[in-house]
Amino acid sequence: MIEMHDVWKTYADGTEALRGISIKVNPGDFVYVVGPSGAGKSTFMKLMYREERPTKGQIFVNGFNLERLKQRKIPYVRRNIGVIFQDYRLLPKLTVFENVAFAMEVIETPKRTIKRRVMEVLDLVKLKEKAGSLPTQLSGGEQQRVAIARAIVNNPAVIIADEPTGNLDPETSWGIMKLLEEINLRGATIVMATHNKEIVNTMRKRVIAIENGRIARDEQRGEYGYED
Ligand SMILES: Nc1ncnc2c1ncn2[C@@H]1O[C@H](COP(=O)(O)OP(=O)(O)OP(=O)(O)O)[C@@H](O)[C@H]1O
Repeated sequence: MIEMHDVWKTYADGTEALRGISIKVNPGDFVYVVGPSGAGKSTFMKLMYREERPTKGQIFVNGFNLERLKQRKIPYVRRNIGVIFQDYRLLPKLTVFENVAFAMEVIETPKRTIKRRVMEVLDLVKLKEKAGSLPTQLSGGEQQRVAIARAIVNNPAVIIADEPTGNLDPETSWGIMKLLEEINLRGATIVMATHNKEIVNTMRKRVIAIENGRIARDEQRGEYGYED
């Protein structure tokens, strides 16, 4: 569950990125966040995983009020949110296995559990045979699948994906979408910012459009609605 109540974000230089956002995303929802460049989509996403803090307003994720969070609860909240970026952000010197295992090591999961679970998610993203490869030895689509494996390995209730197909060709992008759909069907809530018109118009999920820092549309089975 994600809720925002009248959330505002003004950056240090005075840019008003968000101007009064209120939304509710229910468990198991799949939501596309669309809007023109600079509209505030990434800022909206960053607030949900606490990369940025709001200037005003309240944000609840998985029942936690992010603004009232005790320092020691932050790792617990982060563990329950998987984040996927346009540029993958894998650790270049670690193998595929190690990149995914890392997310479990930081929360001190026993070694044997890590091995079993990492191979399980690598199987899900169809990369078991690449477990020993380095990120540079993989294609863009494969790297994004590793990033997805890393995002889901701790079984988070919420997945935040900021333009996950932004660097990928159409066919590879569809592979990534199928995977995210499968993860959603297994119960995860997914919020995905995208400029991919074809994907949004084909999948027909909830669409939240942000323009000028405000919610311009919020439709079930919505459309992309822009020409780019
Ligand atoms: N750290 C920052 N400091 C100052 N201004 C920022 C910062 N990050 C973003 N902005 C500004 O806030 C506004 C919203 O940016 P944001 O990245 O959220 O937009 P976006 O909708 O994700 O854009 P895009 O589709 O191009 O990725 C823009 O005017 C941007 O220049």
